[in-house]
Parts: sequence; C-alpha cells; structure tokens
Amino acid sequence: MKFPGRRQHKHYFPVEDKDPLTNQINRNSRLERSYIVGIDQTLVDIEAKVDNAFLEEFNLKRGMSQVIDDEVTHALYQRLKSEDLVDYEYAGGTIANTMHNYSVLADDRSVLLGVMSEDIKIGGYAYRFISNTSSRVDLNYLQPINGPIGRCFTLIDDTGERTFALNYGLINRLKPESIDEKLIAESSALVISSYLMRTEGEDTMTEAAIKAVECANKHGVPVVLTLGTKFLIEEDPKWWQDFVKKHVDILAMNEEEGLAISGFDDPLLAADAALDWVDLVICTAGAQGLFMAGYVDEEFKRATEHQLLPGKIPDFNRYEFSRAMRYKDCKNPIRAYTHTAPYMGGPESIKNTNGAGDGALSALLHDLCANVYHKLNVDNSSKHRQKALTYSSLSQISKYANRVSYEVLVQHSPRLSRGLPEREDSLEQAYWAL
Ligand SMILES: Nc1ncnc2c1ncn2[C@@H]1O[C@H](COP(=O)(O)OP(=O)(O)OP(=O)(O)O)[C@@H](O)[C@H]1O
Ligand SMILES: O=c1[nH]cnc2c1ncn2[C@@H]1O[C@H](CO)[C@@H](O)[C@H]1O
Repeated sequence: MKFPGRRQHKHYFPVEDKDPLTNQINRNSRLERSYIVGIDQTLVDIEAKVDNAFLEEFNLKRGMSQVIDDEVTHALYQRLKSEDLVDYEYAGGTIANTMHNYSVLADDRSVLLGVMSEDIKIGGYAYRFISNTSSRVDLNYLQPINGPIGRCFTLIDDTGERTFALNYGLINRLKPESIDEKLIAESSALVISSYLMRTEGEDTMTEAAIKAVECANKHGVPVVLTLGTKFLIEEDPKWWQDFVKKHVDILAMNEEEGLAISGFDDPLLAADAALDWVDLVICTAGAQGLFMAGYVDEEFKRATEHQLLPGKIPDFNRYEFSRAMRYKDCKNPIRAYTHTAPYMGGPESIKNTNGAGDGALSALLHDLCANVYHKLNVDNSSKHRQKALTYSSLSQISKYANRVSYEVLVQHSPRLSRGLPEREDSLEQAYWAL
C-alpha cells in the first residue's frame, strides 16, 4: 500500500519503516493486506468527436448513457470507421475505471467482478480491456462467458458534452453464484454503480449485485454506490432513495445526480440530504470542484484552520479537519462538510472530462483502504482510538480527490496511466501536511 498523499505529521505511515519500535508488531509476520472489490459491466470505450446531427441521425439523446441494439451498433460503428472518426479505444466501465485508478494510486490490489469472454483474440475488445487494466487489478474472479463483452461509444460534441451509447453484449450475465462471499466479507469496501440495475430479460447482473451488497451489509463491509447518470435516477428517485437508505454506506454522485436523488440543486444541500441515508457523501460539481459530507463524533471533531466558508449551510466547513466516522459509531454525531475548488483552478485545457468523477472516488477509496491497512497492521496506534472510516480528514481527502480528477482531465483516457507525483512542484510543502 502506497500511502495517499505526502504528509509530515506523526502518523506518517510507519508500518514498513525499518524503525525497530514501530516495526515491533510485525517483526516476524507478514503485513496483512487490505483490498477493495468492485462489480462492473466490462466495457471498452470507443471515443469519437461527433456533432449534434450525428446524434440525431442515430436517435441518441445528448448527455445520456443509453443502451442500443445490435443493428444500431453495427451502423454506428461502420459510420465512425468509414469516416475515420474514432479517436481512441480504451478499457472503460465506471467501476472498472475506479478499480484501475485505485490500484494505480495505492499500488495495491483491487478485485474486479464481472464477466469476460472465454475466447480472447489478440486485438479484440476483451484483449483490449485486459491489457489496458492495471496488473494490480485482480481479474481472477471474472466469470467466463461465451460471447463478447460490451462496447461503450463515447461521443463527444463541440461543447465537450459526452453521450454514451452502449452495446452490452453479454456483460449483464454475471451470475449470483459467481459472487464469492468470503472475498467480499474480507474486503475493505464493495463498490457498485447504478448501471448494474439497468438489466432486462435473461440478465442476472442485478441479482448478482444485490447478492454482493447483502453479503457486504451482513459482514459490515461499507457499500459504496456511484450514481452513474442522472437519467437512471430520475426514472424512480424514490426507489433509489430507499435502496441507498437500506444498503449503501458511502454515496458518490455529481451535482446533477445529487439533484435527481435529493431534489436539491445545490451540491452542498444535496450532500447534506444524502447524509440522512448514508455515512459519507462525495459530490463532484464540475468547475465548482467537489463537496464532501460526513459524520464525526463530538469527541473527535477537529476545527478547520482554513477560513470558514459561506454557503447554503453557513460556515459549513467548520469541522472539515475531522476524519469521517460511521453514524452508528458516533455517540454524539455531528455533521462535517468540506469543499475544494478545482486543483490549480482547473487545467488550462481540458482534454476530456470523461471519468473525472470516477477518479475522485478512487482517491476516497484509497484513503479508506489505507485506514483499514493501517489498522490491520498497527492496531495499537493512537490513531485507531477513534473508530474512523477514513485515514485522513474530509478536507485532506477532498484535496486529494480533486488532484486526481485534475490528472484525468488533462489526459484522454478515464484511466490514469501512472500514479501522482511524489512531490507537487507547484505547491508548498504545507499543502499536503494537514
Ligand atoms: N470544467 C472544469 N474545470 C475545472 N475542474 C473541473 C471541471 N470539470 C471537472 N472538474 C474537476 O473534476 C471533478 C469531477 O468532475 P465532474 O463533476 O464533471 O465529474 P462527473 O460528472 O462525475 O464525471 P464522470 O461521470 O465522467 O466521471 C470536479 O470535482 C473538478 O475537480
Ligand atoms: O452503462 C454503463 N455501465 C458501466 N459503465 C458505464 C455505463 N455507461 C457509461 N459507463 C462508463 O462511464 C465511464 C465514465 O464515468 C466511461 O468510461 C464509460 O465506460
């Protein structure tokens, strides 16, 4: 486990140091490892620049993630190829991207559950998916299928808006039997997306996802849900609210999805509303940066040293230096919020916003899993007197998440090709220290 961010204080991750005192507990034993599990529809993104007429021609709704049949897929693909419009073909999938980015950032293991073609041809989509995925992502649990994985046409218009048209192939055929209870029970988090509920006919993906979620709930493993696209939530906000209330511990969304599920268009108010259902919320808001909301016990709250911020909740960032806790672990729960503006004001030129939100979530997961790792190996650290969900404060995580989003914005692919630099030349030392 590579530790998230650079820090200078006494809790600097000591478990692999040569110091005889800090290493005492593990002198003769191997370090315990922590990992996260994600479920996704295994997809390859096919990215192309198109105009509105193109979207209309294929009857695609701008900004949406929509499923298309084989006939439309064939026509669309032929058109893109014949006009040489395809820019890139990358491994995609919102959760698969998040697992990949987590593994790159943490330099550690994540496990991806889903399906994979049993017959793989060099250069084919299944091959591309695997060869574009970090070797730290454990693909050994994928369920073989006799057919193709999915394709996600990622169509970008002049304004940078992206429209997804998906041919799902057989990616929704993950069976509940392929969910390994022990694997989930021993993980630090189970990560799913709302897309897993978009199934029909013989699809078993939703059943499999629900089985995994129930298993995580049973073993007290945090369930992390990313809302994927507002259109799915808008179809039945009440269903999603109930699902989140019953099964989810950490909610990731952007401001549009926040509005769809909570009715609040202000991202801070949407995050606050979601705290009625879950323990921790991350809400990205494009050029506005990102908001987080969580709980901390009165005894462990830490006041910010930054300026108090005005907002729909006045001085909302007062306790942003607190580490997030589960509601049930707080004797006297108080709500803490934080906001971070885009790193360096945002990039000068945005290559593509695709996956910027997935990147932010992978940073949060890295922090959460580092906390479990630290606890597994240095349980007697003063740090664990507080039963926290995260290793770092809300404020620190949100800066880290923003930093990762920035890295995604300045490249084409939603997947990081390398980890973050050890030292940020552009920032003072103090930036990462709190
Ligand atoms: N126009 C922008 N200017 C500056 N920063 C941006 C911009 N758009 C996105 N960001 C950064 O990226 C983060 C995530 O962006 P956004 O809210 O667009 O994610 P998203 O809609 O969930 O993306 P996706 O669903 O493609 O993963 C923001 O919190 C911010 O840090
Ligand atoms: O239906 C879907 N299931 C899984 N992933 C999807 C779906 N639609 C779009 N994306 C994925 O979202 C990523 C950006 O956040 C893209 O890489 C795309 O593959």
